[in-house]
Amino acid sequence: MKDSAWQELEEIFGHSDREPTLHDLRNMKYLERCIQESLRLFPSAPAIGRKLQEDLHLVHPTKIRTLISPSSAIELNTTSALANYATEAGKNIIPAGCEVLIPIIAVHRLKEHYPNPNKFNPDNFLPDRVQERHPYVYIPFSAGPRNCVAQKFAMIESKVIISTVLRQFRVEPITQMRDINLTWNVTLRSTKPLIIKLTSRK
Ligand code: HEM
Repeated sequence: MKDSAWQELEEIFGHSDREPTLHDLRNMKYLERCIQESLRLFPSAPAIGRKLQEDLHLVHPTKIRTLISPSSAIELNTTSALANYATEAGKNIIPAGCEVLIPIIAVHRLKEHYPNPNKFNPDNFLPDRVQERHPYVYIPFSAGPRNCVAQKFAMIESKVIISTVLRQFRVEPITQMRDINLTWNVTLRSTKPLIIKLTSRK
């Protein structure tokens, strides 16, 4: 089992500086887990919205209630009724017409699904771990009929770019994860520049 993306790339490419083939990209399994884990902790779209076409019956109302923060409910003014609906005993239905915010970033950090949820751990995406989780507990590309049309392309693109950089440079963080302040509008970003140090491998 690889525990470093560099080690994996060395095995795939040796000393060659050829361009990656599709076969190489498929073999970048550890790098893929790192990208998946990065998108778990820092999903590019940290929340998405939907307008309900029909009543939504909450299967696990208690859990869902904790995810719908009061501030999110107030921001979407049509949903001021939503928190009441979810909290009132016996009413586990969000009515058709409500706009609902799906807080992807909060779902990705639920401790019942990800032990030590704020820690970067690519092993969260080992095949066995993925198998035992509900598929909707990891939704960086959303899910269902309006999910991201380019999720496979995005993964390939990320692997090509990151592997190209890693093969030429050793990358070290200067900004530490604990010092990152997040903000979001549509997409997630850091309030300050994220500094890394690149050292040529040649
Ligand atoms: C890591 C990279 C990416 C992430 C995390 C991502 C994430 C998402 C998410 C969460 C949605 C659903 C938005 C919603 O439901 O409101 C979405 C939709 C979409 N994405 Fe991506 N995306 C990525 C890269 C890309 C790229 C590279 C393209 C195009 C080349 C793309 C094209 C689209 C399109 C066209 C939709 C709308 C699909 C629809 O509404 O039917 N995405 N993406």
